[in-house]
Amino acid sequence: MTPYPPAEIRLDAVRFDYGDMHMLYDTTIPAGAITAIVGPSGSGKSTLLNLIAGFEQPLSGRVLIGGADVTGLAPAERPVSMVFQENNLFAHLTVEQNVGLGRSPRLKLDAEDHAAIRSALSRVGLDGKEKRKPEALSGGERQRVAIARALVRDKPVLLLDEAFASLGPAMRLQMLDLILELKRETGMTVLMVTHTPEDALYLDAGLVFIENGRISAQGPAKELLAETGPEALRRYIGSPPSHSVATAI
Ligand SMILES: Nc1ncnc2c1ncn2[C@@H]1O[C@H](COP(=O)(O)OP(=O)(O)OP(=O)(O)O)[C@@H](O)[C@H]1O
Repeated sequence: MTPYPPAEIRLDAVRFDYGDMHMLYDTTIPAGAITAIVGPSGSGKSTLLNLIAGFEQPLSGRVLIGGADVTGLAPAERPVSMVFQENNLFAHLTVEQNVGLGRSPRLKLDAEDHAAIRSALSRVGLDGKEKRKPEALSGGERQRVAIARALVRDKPVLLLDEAFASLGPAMRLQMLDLILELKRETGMTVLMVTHTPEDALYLDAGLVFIENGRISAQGPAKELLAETGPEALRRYIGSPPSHSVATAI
């Protein structure tokens, strides 16, 4: 895969409300790195991703990706792919068609598209399963199809919203390794919501800690998750996370 141009994500005083839940994000997510978002349930993690992807529009403020103002652009026009925890696939379409949607929403695919689809499916270890329907796949395989669809979109920013939360420990590790490889090969910017802070240590990622619609801490995961890290983050985690995901599972 060819390297992407650096895509820093900047949220410039972005405000968003859900009823009496007021969110305000002002931060820079570095280009070509993996950043994990952690925080209590309902604190605004998914909303942050949705604002970047364009599924939600800020009340005020700007979203910039790679220096370009994307506020107001539709999700399809942004240089972003997003993978959700579940329901990423259409049940009536085959694996290759589900991936093909990443190239063409109406599945008008040419030879180059088919080559990209084959290559992405091979990349995520799904050779030979192209003609299956999602019902004939395991949960991990379905998430790999979703990752393959993100790959054929060929966008420099990958947003993962608890994408691996429903997977078993071994499959989760494989997925984290795949994300690491992709980041190294392409320089893509990865922003992932996770309820497993150990993932951020395993990936040597940056960490964003969200509380009540605000970013209350941001920095290298290994610093923030150390015993000297912020008190609120330690309270949220409960006990110090292991420095190796493999020993934590
Ligand atoms: N469509 C919606 N309509 C109204 N309120 C919503 C909507 N979506 C989210 N909220 C509220 O906005 C707040 C932030 O939600 P969000 O999904 O971003 O939190 P989260 O940190 O991702 O939570 P979780 O870890 O439980 O997935 C929550 O209080 C939630 O109840």
